[in-house]
Amino acid sequence: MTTESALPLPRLPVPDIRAEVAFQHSQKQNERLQEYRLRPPKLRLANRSHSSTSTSTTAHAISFRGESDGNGKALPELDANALSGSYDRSMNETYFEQCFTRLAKIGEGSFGEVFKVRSKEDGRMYAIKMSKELYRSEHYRQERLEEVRRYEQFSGHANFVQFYRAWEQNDRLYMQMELCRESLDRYLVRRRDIPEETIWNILLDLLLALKNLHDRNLIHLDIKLDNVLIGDDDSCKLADFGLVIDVDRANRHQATEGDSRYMAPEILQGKFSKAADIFSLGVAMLELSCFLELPHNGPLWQQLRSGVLPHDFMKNISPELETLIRQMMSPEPEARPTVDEILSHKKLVSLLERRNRWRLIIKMKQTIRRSRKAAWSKLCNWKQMIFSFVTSILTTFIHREAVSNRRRRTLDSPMQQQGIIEIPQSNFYPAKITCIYLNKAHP
Ligand SMILES: Nc1ncnc2c1ncn2[C@@H]1O[C@H](COP(=O)(O)OP(=O)(O)OP(=O)(O)O)[C@@H](O)[C@H]1O
Ligand SMILES: [Mg+2]
Repeated sequence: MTTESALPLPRLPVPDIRAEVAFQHSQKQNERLQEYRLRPPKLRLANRSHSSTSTSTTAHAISFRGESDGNGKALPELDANALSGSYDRSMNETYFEQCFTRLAKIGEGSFGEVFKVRSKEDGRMYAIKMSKELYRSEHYRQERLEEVRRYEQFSGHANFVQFYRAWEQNDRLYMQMELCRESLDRYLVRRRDIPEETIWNILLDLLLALKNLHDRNLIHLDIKLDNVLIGDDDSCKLADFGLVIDVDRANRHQATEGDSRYMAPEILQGKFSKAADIFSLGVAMLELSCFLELPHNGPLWQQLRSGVLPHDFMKNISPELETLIRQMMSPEPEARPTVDEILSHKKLVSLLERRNRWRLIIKMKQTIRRSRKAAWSKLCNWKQMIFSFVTSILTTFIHREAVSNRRRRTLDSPMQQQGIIEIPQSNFYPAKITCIYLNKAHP
């Protein structure tokens, strides 16, 4: 739900207290295993200006790099030359279509569709997030561009998704990013029972990412398993900066609430703080540890925000992790630990120390894995090129053979009398090929 400074703060629907009391832990619904679950629609500002905005039909790059003021107001310089050299502006196809091969759709959220693509420029795989809706106002466009600013700001940190470039064309925003293996949500559905050691490691990754945000006075506001991606190096990366906002701006009623399943209770009163991210992270850890189907509203929703976490949920996790999750999910924001306090937990300190000790070896393993992937990708490109080359030579050869065989025969059929020759279908000619035979002997 989006608000503006002049408006009273709209509220989320009050959770439905008539819903069934039965807890749904331990069994996630089977539909979770199906393709993308429908996500709750984001509530949008009712009286937003609808003055249309129209970006060029030619693609142009978007970048905030090098911009000094960090207040998110100014729009970036649009650098028309920052896009790939293979882009031909005179063609009808978009930059996306010209420069990438779309391989599959790998995700969808409320704002964007994400595709797995191969770049025609370097042959490497990427993820491209394309905004679902056309820009309907300059305000909407600026909201989308804000995500580019954040991706650029945090790209390069091991626990954020690597960002390459963004551009807009035909009133849509495109973002080219590192291709991650899968989201944590999908990982949970696939694995179900995640070892506690892995959960601590995931928590550490997300705390390191969150520390980066919170140290800059920014809040994410949409922390959930869907927005955590697993990279090639097995580390967890925080993604989706669509709602990231400065704490002060958030409390001037400009923030947008995230998914209600992970939302801290005080958000309903319009209180946005770093502690809201801690609450959402606590819920995500609870979901991971208990394979719990999180409610969008209802009695369980209320209970999870009242400080009473049913013991049933926690029976398979260690008291250490249970205590930490309870603290992170305290109803009062002031009672929740900060990122730094959680990072000083002895379990996390020892994990971090262990990581630092093994850093060199982990780096080497990553480099080997990356170069192996790059080599394989190059090999695939070569294989594809050789295959296309051989096929085209064979096709030309067989075509010429067929034509010269026909030439040698007497022209006796009525079609041949007219100079038209039919080449029979063969394994090499999947479609019937009819070619005009220019018979010099025949006028
Ligand atoms: N770089 C990536 N690599 C692999 N998958 C990705 C990548 N980026 C996004 N995805 C997939 O696409 C989904 C949607 O992406 P994202 O969360 O950025 O979109 P959104 O429209 O902003 O979502 P939301 O509804 O959370 O606001 C993610 O949950 C994830 O599964
Ligand atoms: Mg998302």
